[in-house]
Amino acid sequence: MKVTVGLGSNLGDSHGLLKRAAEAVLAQDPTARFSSLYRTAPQGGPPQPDYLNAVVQWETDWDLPTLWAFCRGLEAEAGRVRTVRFGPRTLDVDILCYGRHLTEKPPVILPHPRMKDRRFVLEPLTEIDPECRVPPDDTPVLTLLRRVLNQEVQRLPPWEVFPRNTGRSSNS
Ligand SMILES: Nc1ncnc2c1ncn2[C@@H]1O[C@H](COP(=O)(O)OP(=O)(O)OP(=O)(O)O)[C@@H](O)[C@H]1O
Ligand SMILES: Nc1nc2c(c(=O)[nH]1)N=C(CO)CN2
Repeated sequence: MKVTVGLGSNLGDSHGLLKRAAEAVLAQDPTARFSSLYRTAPQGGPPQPDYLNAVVQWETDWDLPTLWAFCRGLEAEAGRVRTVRFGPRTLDVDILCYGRHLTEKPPVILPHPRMKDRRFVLEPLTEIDPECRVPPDDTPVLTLLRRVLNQEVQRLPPWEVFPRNTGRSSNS
């Protein structure tokens, strides 16, 4: 099953926290594909610092509860404390898609209910999987991205942790 996960951080050592999360994903699948890091303007919530965001895809045979527990574990390791909704956080790990699986049953809604409105998700996703179509109606990610180009994101230079594993060109 192909899984797509969004990573975000705007509290603490965001770069280091994302790097550690990325290493945990790579320990599961050394061929995991990572987008670049993006510096992104906060969407919603109280006034807060810019985020660093990225998207990663990998193949897994985990069931959804196991993937969910893994993602929650990454947040816990980063010392995530839940306070304000959409507020600043050390690490946010959102399951965006789990194959073409659809569910509205908590704790995981799939596809992620807000991914289609978020350039900080769609732009890195386009970078690693430009042919991606988002269920349930299979809208091309590029179509979704075109609708949110007013949101501010800035692609950063390749992460030094993944010199051979950043972006599409090194994985296609
Ligand atoms: N696909 C999903 N991935 C991650 N969390 C999800 C998903 N669908 C629903 N949730 C639920 O969202 C709840 C709130 O998560 P969290 O505190 O990370 O929200 P948030 O980061 O403020 O907002 P957002 O979910 O929009 O990124 C979680 O407890 C979880 O049950
Ligand atoms: N730019 C940006 N904005 C956000 C983000 C995020 O990861 N990046 N996450 C949020 C809640 O999940 C709310 N707003």
